[in-house]
Amino acid sequence: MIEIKSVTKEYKTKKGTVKGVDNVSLEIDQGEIFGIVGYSGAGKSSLLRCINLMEKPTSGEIFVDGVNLVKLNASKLRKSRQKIGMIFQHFYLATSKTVFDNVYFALKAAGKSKTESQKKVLDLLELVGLADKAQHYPSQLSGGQKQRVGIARALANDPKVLLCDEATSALDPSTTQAILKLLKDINEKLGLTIVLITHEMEVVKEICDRMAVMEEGKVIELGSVYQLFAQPKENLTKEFIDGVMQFKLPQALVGKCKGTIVKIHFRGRIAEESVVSDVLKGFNVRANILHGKIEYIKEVPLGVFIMELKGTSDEVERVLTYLNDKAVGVEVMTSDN
Ligand SMILES: Nc1ncnc2c1ncn2[C@@H]1O[C@H](COP(=O)(O)OP(=O)(O)OP(=O)(O)O)[C@@H](O)[C@H]1O
Repeated sequence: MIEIKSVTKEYKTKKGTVKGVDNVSLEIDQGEIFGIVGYSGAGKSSLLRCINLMEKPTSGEIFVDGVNLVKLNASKLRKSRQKIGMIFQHFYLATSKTVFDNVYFALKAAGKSKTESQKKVLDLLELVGLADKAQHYPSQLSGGQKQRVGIARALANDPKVLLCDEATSALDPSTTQAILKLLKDINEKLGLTIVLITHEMEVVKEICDRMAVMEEGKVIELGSVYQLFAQPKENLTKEFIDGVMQFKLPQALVGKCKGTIVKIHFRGRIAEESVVSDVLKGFNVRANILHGKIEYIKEVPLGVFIMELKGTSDEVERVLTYLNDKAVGVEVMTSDN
């Protein structure tokens, strides 16, 4: 649905040229929810805005639904942009217009007839759960309700793609959950492709199918959310994952341990098996569990246990072989053996 081909976006500043996006290539499938994460300044917004040409790439190509947007003239681009809705962290609603008119305006701007548009607005407000707020003004709404108006407005012209620019960052955790659920419902009901940028890994963990991690304008890691949570390769990805999964041990505790500390990742159904108790029962080692957690990513379990193993080096080695045979990720954190 979206193909980003060797896109670079440079900004000319007084201090010189800044590369917001540095030679990024990505493909995002139809119906996918795709997350882009990274710290502030990584280039997430620049890349997202290149997708609908709010930012024109300095070089590279952007295909949306088979059309190369970079090559279009202004009027064709305006038409193609109707396929791409966008929502923002700060909603950008017209404060002097009612909820109804905020959504109606998007249809009017696209040249739709009055009767058709009025019915469409009511349908959209129903879809986002705001049918009873049509005549309210934005100032009378909560943050979550304002974002629902933003979503209704973004869907006005039946887009195929929805771009979400930190759409839940200004919301409290329970409102965030409600908005994410709405986005997921819309994705399923309408088959909409959703691209979201966020610095909150919770958001990615909750609804994304795949994710990309950005640093200094480049995509440094890309994969399914489960894959990246289970086996992150890059340090930055690990940092983001550890932040949300809290798999870290306090350094003081690590210093006190005399045995071999191993971090074991259980993937899929293996998390439900009795691997840990097998280690405790079947080997001549003492295993001290320091940390353990099972998270569910799209209902698939992902478990992490951190254990200190005490025993002869041969026996510890046998345990590590056993764990590796069980197809779990095993990482030796320290070893005194
Ligand atoms: N209009 C602009 N003019 C000059 N530099 C810009 C402009 N927009 C972005 N940049 C620079 O491009 C780089 C990437 O910025 P961008 O906003 O895309 O990152 P981000 O990951 O979205 O960060 P944030 O979450 O803080 O918005 C940064 O160095 C930023 O300063």
